[in-house]
Amino acid sequence: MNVRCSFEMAQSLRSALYKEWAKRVFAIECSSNSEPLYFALNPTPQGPWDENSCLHQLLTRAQTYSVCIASDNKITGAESYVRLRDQLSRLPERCRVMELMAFSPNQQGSLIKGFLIQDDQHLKETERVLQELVRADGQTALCSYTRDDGGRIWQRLRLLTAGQEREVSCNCICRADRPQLHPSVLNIKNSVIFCKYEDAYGVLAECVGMVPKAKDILQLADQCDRTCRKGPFPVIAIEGLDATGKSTLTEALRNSIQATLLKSPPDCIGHLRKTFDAKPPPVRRAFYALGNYITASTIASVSEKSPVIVDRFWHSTAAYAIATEISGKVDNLPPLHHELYQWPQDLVQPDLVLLLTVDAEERVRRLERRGEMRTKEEIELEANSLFRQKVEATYRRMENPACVVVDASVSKEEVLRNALLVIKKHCDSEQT
Ligand SMILES: Nc1ncnc2c1ncn2[C@@H]1O[C@H](COP(=O)(O)OP(=O)(O)OP(=O)(O)O)[C@@H](O)[C@H]1O
Ligand SMILES: Nc1ccn([C@@H]2O[C@H](COP(=O)(O)O)[C@@H](O)[C@H]2O)c(=O)n1
Repeated sequence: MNVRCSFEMAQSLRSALYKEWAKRVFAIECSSNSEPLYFALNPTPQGPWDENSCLHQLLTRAQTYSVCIASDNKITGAESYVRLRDQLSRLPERCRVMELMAFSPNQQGSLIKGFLIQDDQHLKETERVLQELVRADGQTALCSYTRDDGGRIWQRLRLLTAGQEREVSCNCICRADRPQLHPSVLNIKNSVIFCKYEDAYGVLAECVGMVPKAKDILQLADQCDRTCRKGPFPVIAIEGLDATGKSTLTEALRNSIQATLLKSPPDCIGHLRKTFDAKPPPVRRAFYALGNYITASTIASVSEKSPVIVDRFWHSTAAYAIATEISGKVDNLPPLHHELYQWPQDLVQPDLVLLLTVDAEERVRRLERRGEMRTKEEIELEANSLFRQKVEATYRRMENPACVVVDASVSKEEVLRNALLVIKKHCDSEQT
C-alpha cells in the first residue's frame, strides 16, 4: 500500500470515528488518586456553569487543548498513542498534560485515548507543536476550548481535511454523569486481555512485521497440544507481586512434594521477554497470554506423572494487564465477578492458586537485598504503591479458580509450612 493510500484510509476511518464525536462523553484524569472529571457535548448552547466547579476552572484557567488518536487497529492505535505521549514531551516545559478519554458509555471498544493540555502562558509554541502533530498523520484530532461571554465553554474539533487543518465541529460543554464502570474498562477485552488462544495468536500473527521473533512463538504454539485436560496429579500455581517470594516457595515446594517446577512464560520463549516488554500493550500482553498456552500444554502432560508447581500463570497476565490499563484509584477496577476476572475456558485450570502477599515495607527490603531498588523506583514509589495495590486487588478478585492468600511476610520456613497446609487441605477435600 502506498503512503498516500494509507493516509487516505486513515482519513476516511478518522471521519467515521469522529462523526459520532458529539455523542461521546469525556473524562479528564487530573491526578491518579482523584475521580476523573466528566463532560459531554451539545451543539446548542447549554446553561452557564458554576464558575467554581472543578471542570470549569480546569478548562478556563489556561489556554486548553486536547489531542486524541483514533484508529480501528489495536496495535497501530496503541503504537500511535505511545508516540503521541512521547511527542507531547516537546511541548514547552510549563504546559500541564493530563490523560483524557473520549468514549460512548457502555459501548465495548469505544474508548479513544488522548491528552488534555493546559498552557497558562498562552504560548505560540504550544499551538505550533500541536498543529504539527495533526498535520503529521491522519489519526490525530486537536480540540481547543474557549469560554464565551455567557460563561459557557465550547470545544472546537480540528482535523486535517484535504491537506488543510479545519474546524469540523463546535460543541458546548455540558455535564455528564460518572459512568457505572471506569471508561478504561471499555477497551480491555481483546485489546490487552485475550480470553481465547486464537485472540492472542491473532495479535502475534499480525505483528510479525513489527517483531519478526513473533514467528518463533507462533511456531512453538502451533506444535503445542491444545488439550484443556490435565493429568491426575495436582497443579498448583504460585502468584504474587515481584519479590513476594514466589521462586523461593516454588523451589521449596518442588523438594517437599516432589513436584515438577514450571513457569509462565516458559524458558523456550523467556529470552524474548525484553523484546515484547518494549512493545505496545496489545503485543506485549498477547506474548504473555500465548506463553500461558505453551506452558499449559506442558502442564497437561507433566501432571500425568507428578504434581506440578507453576511460577506465575494466567492470573499474573490478567492482573498486571488490568492494573496497568485501569488508570487512577483501586476503586476504578471493574467490580467483583466482572468477566475480566474469569479464567479462559480453553486454558488448563490449576487445582489451586496461592497468592503470596507481603506488606509493602518488607517487599521493599527484599528488593533492596536483591540490589533492585534503584533511585528512579524510589522516586516513583508513590505511583508504584497505587499500581501494586491495584495488581493485588485484581489478584484477589480473580475467579474460577480464585486465589488462596498466603501471608508471605513470615520466615521462608513458615511460608512453606503454611503453603503445605493449604495444599494438603485443598487436595484432601478434592479427593473426598
Ligand atoms: N519468607 C521470606 N523471608 C525473607 N526473605 C525472603 C522470603 N522469601 C523470599 N525472600 C527473599 O526475598 C527475595 C525475593 O524472593 P523471590 O526471588 O523468591 O521472589 P519472587 O516473588 O520470585 O520475585 P520475582 O517475581 O521478582 O522473580 C529473595 O532475595 C529471597 O531470598
Ligand atoms: N504469566 C505471566 C508472567 C509474567 N507476566 C508479566 O511479567 C511481569 C512480571 O514478571 P517477573 O519477572 O517480575 O516475574 C509483569 O509485568 C507481568 O505483566 C505476565 O503478564 N504473565
